[in-house]
Amino acid sequence: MSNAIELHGVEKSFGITKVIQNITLSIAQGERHALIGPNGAGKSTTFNLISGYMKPTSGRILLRGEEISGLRPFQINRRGLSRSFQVTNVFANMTVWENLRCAVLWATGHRYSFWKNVDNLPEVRERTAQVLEDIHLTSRRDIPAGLLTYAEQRALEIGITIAGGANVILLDEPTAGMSHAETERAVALIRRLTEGRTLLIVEHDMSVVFGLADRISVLVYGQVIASGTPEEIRGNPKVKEAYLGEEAA
Ligand SMILES: Nc1ncnc2c1ncn2[C@@H]1O[C@H](COP(=O)(O)OP(=O)(O)OP(=O)(O)O)[C@@H](O)[C@H]1O
Repeated sequence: MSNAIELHGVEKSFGITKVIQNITLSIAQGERHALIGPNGAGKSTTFNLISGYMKPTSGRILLRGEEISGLRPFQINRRGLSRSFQVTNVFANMTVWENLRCAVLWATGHRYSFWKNVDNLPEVRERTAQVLEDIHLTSRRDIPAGLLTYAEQRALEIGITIAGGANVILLDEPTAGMSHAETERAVALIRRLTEGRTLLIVEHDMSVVFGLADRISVLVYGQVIASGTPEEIRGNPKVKEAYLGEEAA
């Protein structure tokens, strides 16, 4: 079975600054993989490269064995990869239901038929209701997304990300700005919703990373300095020196 994601010698430069330097990385299907590292290490850039929002300067990116480097985001999405963004990205004036339905419509190829009464499409209605239930927002379905609590908005965003049934999910700092209790609930939600899928997550909260990830890669100055199980990463002297310090000891 091919890996879910593979990066081979990927580099990205902005002008003369090389922010991603020769990254080679494999993420197995069904794995929950965390990408960690200090601010400015290149984590979001790596997400942008994998999801097609940026093109690599050199190197190859494969999604389940097929080369995707240079494809546009919607083409990569069509091949089964969906991502969330660091900044909350929901439509504030649309209801929770409409936000999810929009994501389902897009994923089911109905995006050019907005003149139809989309609520009459049973597969769209059922899938939207299912995702709504999965993210525990059924009781909030008819309120504008902008009126949800911050944690609920992030849950909605995860719902939008998984709505199309993608197999490979990228989440960029999904618990940023949450309280401890909200973070715990978000981790449980992410664990449940990514069951049987591949997850790549960028996250600064080490309790989230070590509680969720099967494997972790550490990015420093645009280079992967270590990749391994949580135990291996925790015990890696290079990682401790460059990033985790005594936090993980
Ligand atoms: N479009 C761009 N043009 C020029 N430089 C950029 C661009 N995007 C990112 N960079 C630079 O690339 C480097 C890596 O940024 P990136 O946002 O990927 O880091 P990060 O690890 O996600 O950081 P954080 O944890 O703070 O989100 C930084 O030095 C940043 O300033």
